[in-house]
Amino acid sequence: MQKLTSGRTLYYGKGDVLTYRTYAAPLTVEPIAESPFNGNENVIFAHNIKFSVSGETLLASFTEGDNGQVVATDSMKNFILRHSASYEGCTTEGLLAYIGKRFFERYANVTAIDIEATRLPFGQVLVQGQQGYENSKLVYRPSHNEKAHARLELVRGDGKMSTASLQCGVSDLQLIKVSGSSFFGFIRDEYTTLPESYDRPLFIFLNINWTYDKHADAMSEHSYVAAEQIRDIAHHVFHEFKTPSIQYLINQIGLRILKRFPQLTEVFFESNNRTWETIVEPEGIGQAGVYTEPRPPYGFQGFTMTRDDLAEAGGA
Ligand SMILES: O=c1[nH]c(=O)c2[nH]c(=O)[nH]c2[nH]1
Repeated sequence: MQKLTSGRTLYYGKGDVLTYRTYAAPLTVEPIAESPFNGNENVIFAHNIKFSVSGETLLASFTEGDNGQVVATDSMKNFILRHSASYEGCTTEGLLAYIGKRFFERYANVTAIDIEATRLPFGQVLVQGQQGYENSKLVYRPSHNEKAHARLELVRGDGKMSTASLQCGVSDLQLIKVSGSSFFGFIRDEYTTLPESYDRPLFIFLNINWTYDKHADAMSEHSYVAAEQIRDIAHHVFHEFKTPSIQYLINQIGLRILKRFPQLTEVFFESNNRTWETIVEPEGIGQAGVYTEPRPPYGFQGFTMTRDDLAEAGGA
């Protein structure tokens, strides 16, 4: 968040603003090899939004109890809900930019806005139609799988509005690969109890974040990167590669994302190792095994990748 001239930081806002917008404009994207996703009808365009503002004129509300320049957070909630209705676009990023810009226009004393949203996913149910089962266009159910999110920071300086940062991501991908993952060759010393594994049931939790070279690319359907496509790349690469570690797996996913989407400059991963604990070892690949939930604690990885990493790997 923007610093005041005194070097201080202040902000206030509203969280958990739940907006269930119906019939937003449909999104269409260019399909990629790893994903059948080509768009979203956006019949339910629902978000959990967090919104905060900053500005010099708001300091008096903290230091003097003077609310003369304060937009009540209750009004912010109403503003977000009303403008979710008037938004004519089709993406989370576009919605955030729209609400932010409209707020700047309405409240001249606000000089910085931080707005983020998690998309609340709903999936269509299957119903019998003329040619067999088809997706209902009326009945949906909430999905408890991964969720897309975006965060946008807008600033106003010299009367002009600009984007200070835009981060996009998908979180809580949970994937289990039953065979084709190993973990061996690590340091063995007096602290090592973990046996080497040549075929483990690798269960990962994964968050993937990405940034665009040009913020404008996130606002255009031609260059927009859908979270569903990033998710599908992760699915595909996990399926495709025999992985010696989660570290190597996320590197491969990152290279593929950067290769597919030249408009992105950086990809950032956070992963968790939730590999099932083996109770009955299978006799061979494709044979029966029995596993149970791993005991805490869990392992995790963090990794940032840029276009230079792709070039180094010979991918661009
Ligand atoms: O993919 C893994 N990476 C590690 O660094 C690690 N450490 C560990 O105990 N299991 C695993 N698995």
